[in-house]
Amino acid sequence: MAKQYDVLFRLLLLGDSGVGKTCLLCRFTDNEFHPSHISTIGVDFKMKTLMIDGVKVRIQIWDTAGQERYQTITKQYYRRAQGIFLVYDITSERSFQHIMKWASDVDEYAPEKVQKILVGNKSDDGDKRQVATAQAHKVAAESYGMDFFETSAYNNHTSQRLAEQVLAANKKDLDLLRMSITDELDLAALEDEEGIGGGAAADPGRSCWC
Ligand SMILES: Nc1nc2c(ncn2[C@@H]2O[C@H](COP(=O)(O)OP(=O)(O)OP(=O)(O)O)[C@@H](O)[C@H]2O)c(=O)[nH]1
Repeated sequence: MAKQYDVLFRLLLLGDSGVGKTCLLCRFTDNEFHPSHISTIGVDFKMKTLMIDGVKVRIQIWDTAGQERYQTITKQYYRRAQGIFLVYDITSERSFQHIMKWASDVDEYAPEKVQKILVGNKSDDGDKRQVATAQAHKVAAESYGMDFFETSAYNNHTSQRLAEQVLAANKKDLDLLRMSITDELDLAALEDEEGIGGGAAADPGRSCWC
């Protein structure tokens, strides 16, 4: 049976209720947008598999409830993440101010080397903007040392951007994995030629940074 994936990335979406975490997830995995706000209860997740330079990358994204009352549950998911998207709504100054609290929770509960990315969602709604792009850029770089980008789950700029950020952040690990897969294939070919190993290609196995 074909291997389902070579590498698994576990990502987490955090941020206030209503900033658009579920919509970002639906856009990323199913290319859909839901105009209504149905608050997430606890946590939910979806997966997407991408083929990148010969590596089958499975991205598992966990969507967390922004509501305060679920935070005891959601914090339990921080420690298994390789990447965390801290999401605010560009039309809500309040959601941006709360990033400070989300970031401090991440520092407390997530692994030290987790990749953190600040995301300003609803960029399609520029008329109602309350958070300037330059301001968010500055705060991301100077206060949190995070990458930053603006996006819109509504107008479909999300998928590509999320994937690019994740892959860029994990490029070193991906490169290593790609090299090890190539090495193992080379070794299998050599074994074939030398009559060792009964002609079966080595199974490169499954790598997971969890
Ligand atoms: N204009 C616009 N509206 C958006 C965008 N993303 C989400 N919304 C709307 O914002 C509302 C909240 O979106 P959700 O994705 O449910 O928010 P959430 O962050 O998951 O909320 P909780 O589950 O309560 O934490 C919905 O009415 C969405 O349609 C966007 O990019 N642009």
